[in-house]
Amino acid sequence: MVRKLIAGNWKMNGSVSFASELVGGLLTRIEQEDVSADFVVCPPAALLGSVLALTKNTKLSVGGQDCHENVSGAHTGDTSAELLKNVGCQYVLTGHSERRTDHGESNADVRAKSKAALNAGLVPIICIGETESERVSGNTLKVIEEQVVQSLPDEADPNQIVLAYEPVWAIGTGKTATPDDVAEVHNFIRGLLVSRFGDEPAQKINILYGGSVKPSNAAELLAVSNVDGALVGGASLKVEDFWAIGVR
Ligand SMILES: O=C(CO)COP(=O)(O)O
Repeated sequence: MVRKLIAGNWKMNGSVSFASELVGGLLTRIEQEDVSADFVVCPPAALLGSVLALTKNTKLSVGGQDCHENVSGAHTGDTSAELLKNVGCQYVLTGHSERRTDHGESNADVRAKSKAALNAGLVPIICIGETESERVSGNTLKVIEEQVVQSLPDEADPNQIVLAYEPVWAIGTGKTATPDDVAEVHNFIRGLLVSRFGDEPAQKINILYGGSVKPSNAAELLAVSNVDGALVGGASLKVEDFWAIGVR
């Protein structure tokens, strides 16, 4: 079993003062407790500088929320994986369902971005998950298989990738998948990874669950087999809640 990873996706939230308060609160706790999970925060791009300055030489890691597939160039408004690495990030989210929806990102785009992340020395947290209609029509595992097969780049190294299963209908809705549903999909994803990388390497890959994770349901979800952490949205914006999800 791998060490659990608790990632906070701030999405388009926060400010300089918010970042300083939240990160300050997390650092105080990380320094005082013997923590059995790794924590990472993914602030919006404009706050990366502030957060990276606060987390320098600490145990709190930082990730971007997206990266461009190219190293540099004429791509106004985008950020390359190389630059994220250069400023001090260790992770980057790729293929979050909000990027897939808001920016029309396909599995091929996610694959290219994840490849760029790996080339830059970042760990891509590759997000996958079915929509409500895909679940209702019984296509969950088919969609997950397509996303895993098509979003993972050929150069994916099992020591350097994280997967995050986020059912789209559970994001920001307060609805969570049942432990049985989560177990079914996480076991299925592990099976796909075993076929691709072999048993031992595949066991090293953290598979996170995301979608309305909060302190009241975290223990149950994190106890499910093959759930190696959480990708947290709303509850990652409150120090006590984010901390309580990862530390028990
Ligand atoms: O999208 C998510 C994390 O990436 C989940 O968001 P919520 O925890 O707010 O449902």
